[in-house]
Amino acid sequence: MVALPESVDTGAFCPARERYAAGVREETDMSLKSPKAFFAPLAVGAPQPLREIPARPSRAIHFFDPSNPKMVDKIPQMVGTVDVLLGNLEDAVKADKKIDARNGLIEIAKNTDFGPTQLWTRINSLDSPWVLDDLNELIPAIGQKLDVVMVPKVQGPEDIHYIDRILAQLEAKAGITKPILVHAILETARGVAEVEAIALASPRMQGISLGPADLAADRKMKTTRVGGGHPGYLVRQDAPKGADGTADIHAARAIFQQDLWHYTIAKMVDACAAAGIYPYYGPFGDITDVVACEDQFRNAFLLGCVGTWSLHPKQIEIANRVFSPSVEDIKHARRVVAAMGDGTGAVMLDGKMEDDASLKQCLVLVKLAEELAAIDPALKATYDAIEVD
Ligand SMILES: CC(C)(COP(=O)(O)OP(=O)(O)OC[C@H]1O[C@@H](n2cnc3c(N)ncnc32)[C@H](O)[C@@H]1OP(=O)(O)O)[C@@H](O)C(=O)NCCC(=O)NCCSC(=O)C[C@](C)(O)C(=O)O
Ligand SMILES: [Mg+2]
Repeated sequence: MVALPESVDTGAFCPARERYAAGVREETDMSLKSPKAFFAPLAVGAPQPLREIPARPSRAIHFFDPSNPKMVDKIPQMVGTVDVLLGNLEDAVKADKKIDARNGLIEIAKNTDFGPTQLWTRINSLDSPWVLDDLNELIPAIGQKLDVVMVPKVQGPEDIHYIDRILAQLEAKAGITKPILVHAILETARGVAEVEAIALASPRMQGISLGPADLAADRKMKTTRVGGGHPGYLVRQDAPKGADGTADIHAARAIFQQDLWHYTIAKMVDACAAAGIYPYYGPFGDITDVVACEDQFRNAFLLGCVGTWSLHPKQIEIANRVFSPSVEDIKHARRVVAAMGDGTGAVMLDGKMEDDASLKQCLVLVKLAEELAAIDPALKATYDAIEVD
C-alpha cells in the first residue's frame, strides 16, 4: 500500500491509481519504445496496445465541423452510410469556434449510437494553444467511443511518441479499456522524409493520410489548390519534324497532365504496408468536380490506399464506390482463385499467364470484398450475385 501525503490532491477517481495503491504493479515501457518493450503500455493502467491493427473498412473518412449546427444535424442520418465520421477540430474550424467544436464533438459522441460507423477526431496541431485541452477533455469524456485520433502536421516519430504517452496517461486515468489508435497526416516535408519512422513509431499507429495543401505550402510548391492535379505539371509529346526536317516545336502536340502526388502517395503506401498499417489519400478540394475527384481517388486505390477523405456529403458515394473492388475485378479474381487450385504453378486464363503472384493480388481484392460485404449489405448482395464461369 503506497500512502499519499494528505496535502496531495488526488483529483477524481482514477482506476490506475487505485490499483497502484492496492499494490498492483504493471509492466510498462519507461523507454522511448525500445524494441523489446514496443508492445508494453506507456502508463500504469493503460490498456494493452494492439499487436495488429484491425482491418475495419474506412473507404471514406467524412469530415464535419462539430461547431456547425447544419453539419451536426446531418450526422445521425449519416451513421451507417459512411465508414468513418470524423469530428474535425483543426484547420477549417474558425479560431473562435475551437471550443464550441470540441464541446460539440463531446455532445455528439455521447448522444449518438454509431453502430458500424467509426468515430474519429482530428485534434489541433501539437504547437497550437488548443491541443492539450483537446486531449484532456475528449479522452475522459468520450475516449471509450473514439476509435482513432488523427494528428496533423506530424514532423517525425517524436510527435507520435508524445501523443502515445499522453494518450496512455489519459486512458489510464479514465479507465479506458481499448487503446485509442493514432493516424498521422503527412503534410510537412520532414514528415515525408521520415514517413517510415512515423509509421513504425508506435503500436497505436493505425494509418497515414496525405495532407496535400499543407504539404504543398511546407515544400514551397507553387500551387494554390487542396489536392488534385495541376494543368502546368505535364509532359508534352515530342515535336514532329517540319518541312525543313527540323523539329517543329510550334506544331500541335498532345500533352499529358501528370500526378503531382504520385511520389508522395507511393512512398506513404510502402511505409504503411511495411509497418502493417493503412494508407489513405486525403482531401480533394474541388467539391464541384466530382469527375476529377473520382480519378484522384481511383489512382490512390490502385496504388494501395484503403480509403480517402470526404469533405462534402457528395464525396461519400464516390469514395464508397471507388474504394470497393468492382464486380469485374471480383469476378476475375474468383476465376483466378478457382483456376489456380492449390495456389502454385502457372495457368493460362483468357490468353494471360496467372501464377502465385497474380493469385496473391486477386486474394487482396477478394479479402477486401469480404471485409466490405460484412458491413455493407448492398455490396454483399452485389458480390453474392456474381456468377463465375
Ligand atoms: C466545403 C464546404 C465549405 C462547403 O459547404 P457549403 O455549405 O457551401 O456546401 P453546400 O453544398 O451548400 O452544402 C449542402 C448542405 O450540406 C451540408 N454540409 C456541407 N458539408 C458537410 C459536411 N462535411 N458534413 C455534413 N454536412 C455538410 C451543408 O451544411 C448544407 O446543409 P443545408 O442543406 O442544411 O444548408 C463544406 O462542405 C465544409 O466545410 N466541408 C468540410 C471542410 C473541411 O473539413 N476541411 C478540412 C479538411 S481538408 C484539410 O484540412 C487540408 C489538409 C489535409 O489539412 C491539408 O491538405 O493540409
Ligand atoms: Mg493541413
